[in-house]
Amino acid sequence: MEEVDSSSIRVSGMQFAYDAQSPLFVDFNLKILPGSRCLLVGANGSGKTTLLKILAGKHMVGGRDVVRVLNSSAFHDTNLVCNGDLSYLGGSWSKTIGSAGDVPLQGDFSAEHMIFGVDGVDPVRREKLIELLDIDLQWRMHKVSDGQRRRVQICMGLLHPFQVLLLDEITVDLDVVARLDLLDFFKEECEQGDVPLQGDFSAEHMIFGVDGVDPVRREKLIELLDIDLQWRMHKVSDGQRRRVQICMGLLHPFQVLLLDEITVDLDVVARLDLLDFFKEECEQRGATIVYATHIYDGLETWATDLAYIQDGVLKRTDKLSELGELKNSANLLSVVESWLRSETKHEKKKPINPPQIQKTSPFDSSPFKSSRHMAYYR
Ligand SMILES: Nc1ncnc2c1ncn2[C@@H]1O[C@H](COP(=O)(O)OP(=O)(O)OP(=O)(O)O)[C@@H](O)[C@H]1O
Repeated sequence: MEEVDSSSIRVSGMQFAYDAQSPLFVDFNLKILPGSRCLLVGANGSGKTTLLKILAGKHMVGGRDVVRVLNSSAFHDTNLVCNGDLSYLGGSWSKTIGSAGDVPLQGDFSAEHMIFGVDGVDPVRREKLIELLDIDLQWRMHKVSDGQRRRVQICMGLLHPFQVLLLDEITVDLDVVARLDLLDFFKEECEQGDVPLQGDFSAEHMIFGVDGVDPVRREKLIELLDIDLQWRMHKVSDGQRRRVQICMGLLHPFQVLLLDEITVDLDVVARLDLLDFFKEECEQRGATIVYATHIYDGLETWATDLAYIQDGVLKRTDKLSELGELKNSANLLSVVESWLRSETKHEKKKPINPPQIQKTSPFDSSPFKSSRHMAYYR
C-alpha cells in the first residue's frame, strides 16, 4: 500500500546518472508543499533541468517511492500527465519539425488529428512513416501507452524531410523492432540527402486541437498571451511560438507545473502577465509551481520558496519571506550571485567509487546514442 503524503512533490533518496562514472544526484531529497511557487536556482549544469525532467516523469529513477508527484510515481503513473494534473513547460520549440522531441502530446487527440494536422506533407512519406511506426490512426493520445505516444511524436517529427535531425533519447519507449526499423529509416534518409521543408500549422489548429478544455480558460490564455490564431507556426518569431507552446501547456488546470526557463523569449509585459496568472492559479486552486530560471526580475515578491542546487546537491531551501539576505534590501539577483560566486572549482564533485546507478535507458551503450555527438541548442 502506497504511503499518502501531504506534499505535492516529494523526492526521497534519489540517485541519477547520465554517466555511471559521475552521478549527478546521489541521495537527493526534496519536499514541496501545495500552493508553493518554488524557484530552482543554481549555476549552469547544476542539475535544474534534469531535476524538472525527472519530476515530469521523463526519466525513470529508482522505484515508485523515490519521486512522488501528487502522491503518484512521476515516471510510472502516466495519468498524471495525460489528465493534465502535471504539466511541464520547457526545452526548445524548434522551428524545424526535424527536431523530434517537443511536440506536446497531452489531452484527448486522435493520432490522426495529430498526424494529419501537419500541413504540406508528402502523403507517400506520411503513409510510409505510419506503416513503419505501426500507428493506428484511431489511437486516443490520452489512452495509449508511452511507446505508442512516442511513435506518434516521432512520426510527426519526421513528416517533413529533415536536413538536420536532433534526437534526444527518443527510442527509449520503443520496442526493439520499431527501434531497428527507425534506425534503418534514418540511415536511408541520411544517404538520400533530402531537401528540407518546414511544418505549417496554424496557432488555432494547435490550440483548438487539445480536447476537453474549458473554453473560458482557453480564451483567457489566448488573450493573456496575445496570440493571433491565424499565426502560421513556421513563420512566427521565437517569442510568438513560445506563447503558443505555453498556452497549450496551460490549457488544462494543472495541479503541479514545472517551468524551465520558459519566459526567456517573452517580452516584459507577457512575462509579467504570465507570472501574475501563475500566482493566481496557486492562490486560488492551491496549485504548485517549480520554476528554474536565471532571470530574477520581479520574482522576489512572486516566489514563496527557493531551492538552491549546486552540482546536483540541494544546498539550501528557504522561504523567501524568511531569507535573511533579502531582508537587508538586497535583490534576489545579488543574493543568488553571491551564492554562485562562492562556489569554487575545487568544490565540484569528484566522486570516488561512485555507486552503481541504474542507467537511464536500456540503449545507453547503443550506436544510436552516438547521434548525440551533434550539437543541441536549447
Ligand atoms: N542528456 C544528457 N546526457 C548527459 N549529460 C547530461 C545530459 N543532460 C544534462 N547533462 C549533464 O548533467 C548536468 C546537469 O545538466 P542540467 O541541464 O540539468 O543543468 P541545469 O542546471 O539545468 O543547467 P542550465 O542552467 O545551464 O540550464 C550537466 O553537467 C550536463 O552536462
